[in-house]
Amino acid sequence: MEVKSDKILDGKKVAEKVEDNLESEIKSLKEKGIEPGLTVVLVGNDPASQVYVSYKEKACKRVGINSNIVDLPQDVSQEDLLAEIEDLNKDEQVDGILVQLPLPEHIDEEKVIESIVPEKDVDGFHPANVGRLVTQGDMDLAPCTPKGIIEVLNEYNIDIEGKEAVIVGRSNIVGKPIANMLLHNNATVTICHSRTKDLKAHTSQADILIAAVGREEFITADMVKEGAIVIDVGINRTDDGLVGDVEFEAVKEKVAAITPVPGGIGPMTIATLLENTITACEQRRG
Ligand SMILES: Nc1nc(=O)c2c([nH]1)NC[C@@H]1CN(c3ccc(C(=O)N[C@@H](CCC(=O)O)C(=O)O)cc3)C=[N+]21
Repeated sequence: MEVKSDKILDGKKVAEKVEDNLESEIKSLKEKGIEPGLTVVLVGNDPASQVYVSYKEKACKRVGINSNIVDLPQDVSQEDLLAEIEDLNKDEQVDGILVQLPLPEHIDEEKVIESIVPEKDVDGFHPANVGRLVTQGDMDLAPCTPKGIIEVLNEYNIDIEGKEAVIVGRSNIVGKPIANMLLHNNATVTICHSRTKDLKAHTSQADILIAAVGREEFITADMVKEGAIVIDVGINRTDDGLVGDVEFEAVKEKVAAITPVPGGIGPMTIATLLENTITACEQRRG
């Protein structure tokens, strides 16, 4: 049986709506003579990173954000990278600074993240922004991928309050921040990870299941509760193309709704980056 189209949570469509909604805000900034700007710092030439950065650049063009890419060689010193960020911190025209991750081994990622002034931290990775998310539920400069998940749930009127939310993965980029966002929205939250005993015992209880492990088709149908909401954050490149962390075809038969890969949370990550850039611009000089 063909899946009902509304079972598929169309992140691409929601992302387009987010972009449309930014239009008026960007217009009123421009009327005040303010040109919002995002600078992406790209170290080395990892092909996947280059692809993501090109998506970010195109999205900025679509909505009228000035985008700049600072390309640094793979062997750039930490000192030179920090000096570059310091220049961007001081640059009046730069509203958002995003350092594309992962960084080369010889660079201390935490130190780089902490060197960005929190006001321009459009990734929401700086401890000051992480802290505001955890203590206050502040979503202004919150990490893009989890913020995109919440926006998709809201767009489809999916209730979070009182639900059993289970997250598989505990990264700083997705697992930990989405746990805090769901908690702030009154879900009961469980975070599972590589040392979790009996993963299936947890995932099969989930009303909302977030898969953010980075392993292709790791979540199988037997691990998922009938009627659950499944959010697939995985972006795994295989010989068969892009696949998520969820065994999509089998799982979609069982659940109430699911995000596809591609076309799910990926595009939302870009859309919320644009939102964060406009928020940073408005808060600093709007
Ligand atoms: N500082 C930093 N911030 C990030 O936000 C960040 C990062 N580093 N490093 C890498 C990850 C990954 N990421 C994605 C962005 C867009 C898609 C995306 O648009 N995906 C589309 C298309 C995928 C494709 O065709 O390649 C989709 O899922 O439909 C995916 C993944 C941002 N990241």
